[in-house]
Amino acid sequence: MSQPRTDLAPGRFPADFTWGTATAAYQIEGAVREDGRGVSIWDRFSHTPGKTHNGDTGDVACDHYHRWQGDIELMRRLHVNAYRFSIAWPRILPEGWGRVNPPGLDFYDRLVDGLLAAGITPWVTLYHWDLPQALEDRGGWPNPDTSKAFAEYADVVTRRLGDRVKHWITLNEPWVVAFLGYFTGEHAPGRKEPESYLPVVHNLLLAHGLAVPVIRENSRDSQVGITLNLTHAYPAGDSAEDEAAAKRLDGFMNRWFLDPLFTGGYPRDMIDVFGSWVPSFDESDLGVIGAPLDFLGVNYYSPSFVQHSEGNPPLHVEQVRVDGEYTDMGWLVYPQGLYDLLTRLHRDYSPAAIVITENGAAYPDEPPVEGRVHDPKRVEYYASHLDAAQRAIRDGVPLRGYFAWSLMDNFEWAFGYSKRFGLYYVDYETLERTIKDSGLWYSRVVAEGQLVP
Ligand SMILES: OC[C@H]1NNC[C@@H](O)[C@@H]1O
Ligand SMILES: [Ca+2]
Repeated sequence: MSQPRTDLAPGRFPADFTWGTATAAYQIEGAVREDGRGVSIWDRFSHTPGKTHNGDTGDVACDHYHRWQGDIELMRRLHVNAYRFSIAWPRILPEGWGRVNPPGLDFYDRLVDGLLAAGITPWVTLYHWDLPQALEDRGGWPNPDTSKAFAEYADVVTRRLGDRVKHWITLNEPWVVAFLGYFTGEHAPGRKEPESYLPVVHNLLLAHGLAVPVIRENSRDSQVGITLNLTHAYPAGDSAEDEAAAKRLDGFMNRWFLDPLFTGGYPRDMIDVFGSWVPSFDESDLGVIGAPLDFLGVNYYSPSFVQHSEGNPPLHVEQVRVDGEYTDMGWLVYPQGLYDLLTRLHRDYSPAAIVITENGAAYPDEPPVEGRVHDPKRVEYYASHLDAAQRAIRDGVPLRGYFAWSLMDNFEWAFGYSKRFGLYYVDYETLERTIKDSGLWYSRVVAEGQLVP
């Protein structure tokens, strides 16, 4: 069990803490038709009129595919010792399975070697939403064959990179993939099929579980985990109804994923809430899904304040907008939510380790003036959330690392390029990267291993 770190002075992090920054393939790479890359559901979706802000697509994005060496220099300037990125499944298996595309593997091979040469540890996310369109055409995530195809993809990638990459994240945010992709249709593939939501969740978790042993076989002595977007649900009022509503939202957003991954099955109370939506599946699936993990990746941005609702079946909850600071995404700035989430995870699920695989904020940054981008609100967001993380470590949470989202401004999905999360500002005309004040600040925190003014 992890012990309280009362030896740590306020604001100071453990000497062996992983300090990183994070990105994802479709959001930064561009070069969508280069070197044999296949089509992904995000290529199809972003090119569908009306789906993304301004009709923005990832066709060019930050052109990281051609600028990756310079981007490694940006990371070195931040002094980070780790970098979390995702591999584009369609670069590796253009049809989703079967035929391997060697130039796709070669790109990531060179990137990994470049990172290692720079003293930066690669953390690889296998799935960050860019499903090959060919698999979507065969049913997509509602089709359990997709889970098997994912394990095949994991095998191809880890056979090639598993000797040098020792930190693997199977999926990024399965809740977002399933709920926005197949329930609301806000994300690719843009399907509005409520009855598909829980089967998609199940097949994503199954994909994860099938991939874990494959990764361990091909990448000996590696750390394997999954990244979940998690919130902390607070009752908006002190009524029993609001308490129960917060518990249902917690079940919907958090426990429906954490329980099968860490406790062997879906949460009973939510099975009753979801009723006929719960798919039938082989009990043996739960043993696959519950494969032991070395860490839990947590993406935290904001908490939820929840009240009971007579409407909105079957959850009967609604989120309440409380007073406070909000980011450009309309997300409440509430660092105590990170502390409460981390301590809850440690108490209720006791993962071997926790890694914050994403935390950060979007603000409407102005273009650089004399090479500077002043983003005091983003500095404040990072400072307050890192302070919350440090307090959690002091209180015994086995938090081993932190990845700032994001290295640079990039394609923010349906918001296109209208939301800027980067520690570096990207001019989308010239693709020039300019470090923001938050990047300068973060580089000092990382170099000193403690919060700085
Ligand atoms: O919305 C900010 C980030 N959230 N998690 C997944 C990432 O792909 C997003 O850019
Ligand atoms: Ca092998």
